[in-house]
Amino acid sequence: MSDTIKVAVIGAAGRMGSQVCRAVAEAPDLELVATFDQGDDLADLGGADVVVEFSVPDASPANVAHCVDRGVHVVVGTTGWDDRRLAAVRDQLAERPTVGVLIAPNFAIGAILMMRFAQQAARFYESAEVIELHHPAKVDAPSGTAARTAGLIAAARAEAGLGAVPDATTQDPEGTRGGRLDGIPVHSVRLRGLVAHQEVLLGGEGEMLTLRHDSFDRTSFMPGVLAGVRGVAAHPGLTVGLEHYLGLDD
Ligand SMILES: NC(=O)C1=CN([C@@H]2O[C@H](COP(=O)(O)OP(=O)(O)OC[C@H]3O[C@@H](n4cnc5c(N)ncnc54)[C@H](O)[C@@H]3O)[C@@H](O)[C@H]2O)C=CC1
Ligand SMILES: O=C(O)C1=N[C@H](C(=O)O)C[C@H](O)C1
Repeated sequence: MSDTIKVAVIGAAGRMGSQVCRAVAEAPDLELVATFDQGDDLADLGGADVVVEFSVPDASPANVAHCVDRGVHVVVGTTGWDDRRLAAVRDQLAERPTVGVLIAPNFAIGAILMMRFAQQAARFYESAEVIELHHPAKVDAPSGTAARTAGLIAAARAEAGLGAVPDATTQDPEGTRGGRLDGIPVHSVRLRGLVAHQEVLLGGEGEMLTLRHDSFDRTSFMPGVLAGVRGVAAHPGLTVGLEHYLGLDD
């Protein structure tokens, strides 16, 4: 790879993709060489060294597979990556050991820290619930960030020997108690005026700790995306979560 990193963007016409195109074009060490959206032939990816992928959950795995197949590193922000989909990427990367794929549920530094703080605090509290709040054009619920947060909290609780969260509810015909991810109640709000927000509520005897993060603008994700683009070649294999590029490993 030369000093300038050649970048292509998939999902370039979307809210995130268009913002990424601007951020890449403005970065002196990056060159935007190609943009793709639904229906475009990805072909040789415009000769990119790194592809940034922000599309839709149903399309993202095939787009990523196309990049890996051609030996191109990928930075993925699209949600919907369950264990089965992640395993398929790992299998494909076993045949391409020099290629890096970063899949990050959230690129905003504050959201990454919120998830880490929730993971650290979870073992001290009997109760835990996650409330994610987003713009009404979001197609998936719960958010990828909420799913990851719930998974981290659940793992920390299990390690600490905590049982199920206390909840006496026996009647909830309308599902107003929200969904449960790994046993953690998760509530999704869709509201005009919002961008991306999350609260983690941790409750104990006589106290509550609230962790809250707000993305007021999609520019909040750009430093993280660019850090991913600059770092992905040095992290071969599959990495889930930008924290592993930021010295925030366990
Ligand atoms: N990791 C993070 O920090 C963030 C992740 N996201 C996630 O990124 C994804 C995109 O979000 P938005 O930009 O708000 O959505 P959007 O709906 O504005 O953009 C998605 C774009 O993907 C395109 N697309 C659909 N199918 C495609 C295909 N097969 N190939 C290429 N492009 C295709 C659409 O035409 C559209 O332009 C969502 O999964 C969202 O949850 C959003 C914000 C931050
Ligand atoms: O769709 C969005 O907007 C966002 N999606 C990601 C998610 O589902 O967690 C990240 C952020 O919350 C914005």
